[in-house]
Amino acid sequence: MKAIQVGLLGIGTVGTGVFQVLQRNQEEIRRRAGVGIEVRAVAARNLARAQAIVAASPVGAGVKVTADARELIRDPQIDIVVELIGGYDTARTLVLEAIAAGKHVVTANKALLAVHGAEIFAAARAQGVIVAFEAAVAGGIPIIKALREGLTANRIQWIAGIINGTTNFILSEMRDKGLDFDAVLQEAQRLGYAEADPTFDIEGIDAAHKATIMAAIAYGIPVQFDKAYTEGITQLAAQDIRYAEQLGYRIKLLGISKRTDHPDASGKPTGGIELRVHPTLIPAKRLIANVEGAMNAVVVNGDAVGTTLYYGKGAGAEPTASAVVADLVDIVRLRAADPQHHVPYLAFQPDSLSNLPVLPMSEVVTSYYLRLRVADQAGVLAQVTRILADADISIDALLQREADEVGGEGVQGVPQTDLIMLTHEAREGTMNGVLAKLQALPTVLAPIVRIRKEELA
Ligand SMILES: NC(=O)C1=CN([C@@H]2O[C@H](COP(=O)(O)OP(=O)(O)OC[C@H]3O[C@@H](n4cnc5c(N)ncnc54)[C@H](O)[C@@H]3O)[C@@H](O)[C@H]2O)C=CC1
Ligand SMILES: N[C@@H](CC=O)C(=O)O
Ligand code: NA
Repeated sequence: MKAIQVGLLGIGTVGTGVFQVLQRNQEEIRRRAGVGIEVRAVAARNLARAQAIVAASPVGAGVKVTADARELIRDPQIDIVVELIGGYDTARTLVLEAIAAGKHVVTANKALLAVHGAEIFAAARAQGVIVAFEAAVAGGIPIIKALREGLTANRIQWIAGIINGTTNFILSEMRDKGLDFDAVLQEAQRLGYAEADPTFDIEGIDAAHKATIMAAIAYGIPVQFDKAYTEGITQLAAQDIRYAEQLGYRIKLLGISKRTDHPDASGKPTGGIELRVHPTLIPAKRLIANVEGAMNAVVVNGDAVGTTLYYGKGAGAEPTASAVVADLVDIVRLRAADPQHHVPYLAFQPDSLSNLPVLPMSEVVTSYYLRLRVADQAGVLAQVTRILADADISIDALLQREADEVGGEGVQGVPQTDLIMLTHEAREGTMNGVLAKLQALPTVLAPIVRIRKEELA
């Protein structure tokens, strides 16, 4: 049977990995897919670099390298277009054009799907082609397959994941080697983990793209990145990582989504989905707390299966290529099937999506780590605990670190101490009000640090 012909849009980190894996494992892949899968053409911005990669391959001789992505989309011999250029706009245009040309599409581009997913999936359905995106979430970990197929019997309750390798790498290196933030970020860029714009990684945007896609699949809601709460790791202080450890917790950047039914401020049940990315304290004894370096891990809780954990490499050339090539094989196996029998993009049939709202952050219910730099004088602790008690927020654990441990006398020449607290659960809106009151106390000498905490039990 004639080999399936693939066109690669972009041959950077992931594109190069795809090219290498397809070439190295071609015989295994042919035996699994029932037919060979060959790269016919590559579209690149840097032609010389692309030609060098292609020329270095034993099967590179027949591969066309072009600067014109549309040449590849128009090529009637190409069955599947693989989009690996990244970004929102050009990628959207090219993917929609490829779909309109009747090509199946594989993409690793979570930004594209988190923002334009609804449009792209609708276009693909109308054309009867497949858009596959396993690489877009947690790279090589088959989490899309697990959520969409393996867990399909379950009502998913919550998902929590370390889904950005760059930030997990930064947090691990900073903690273990005491390295500086910028130096570790540069190393993550050198290793090919970081996005073209690394602020997407460190500000939590990349993790929010992935959490948005997983939430859509898990709860059968449309992809709605604009509703995700996003907070990165740039404000995280080494001191808080240390205090968290002393309390038995690790701090990880988590992408969290959760079905919830807590009452709002007026006592009415909220009935919605929490969707948020932020640094999070998690108990050090949890497996996910021990996921280090650029590794990813996703915990999924379903009502029937209980808690499940998926672990592996979420970034890098070949781990990501592993997912892209798996999607190619899936498409080859499914392409002859009636499109009605394809696995729905978001696991639920398109006419069965739910309108369960993504809740505003003020309605999220979680517990908290708070650090207050206060004047070291009698009565301060009582003032602080009274404000918390008035809002019905109870304290779960309390640490005090004396002035010599936090740098002696502060800028205002007042002896200072750090009060570190873990609270029980509270509404974020309530906590915001409490923090405003605490911050206004003359005895609170610096901006209060608030980090959310999850038990993940
Ligand atoms: N690097 C990683 O570990 C992972 C990346 N991804 C996603 O995979 C995609 C690709 O990422 P990387 O390979 O890391 O990026 P990259 O920046 O290494 O490669 C992108 C390549 O596309 C080329 N390009 C840009 N515009 C083009 C155009 N109009 N026509 C042809 N080529 C064009 C660039 O010159 C570059 O060589 C992104 O969507 C990224 O978010 C997903 C999972 C992991
Ligand atoms: N920049 C991303 C790459 C994979 O999606 C990361 O660091 O995880
Ligand atoms: Na994946």
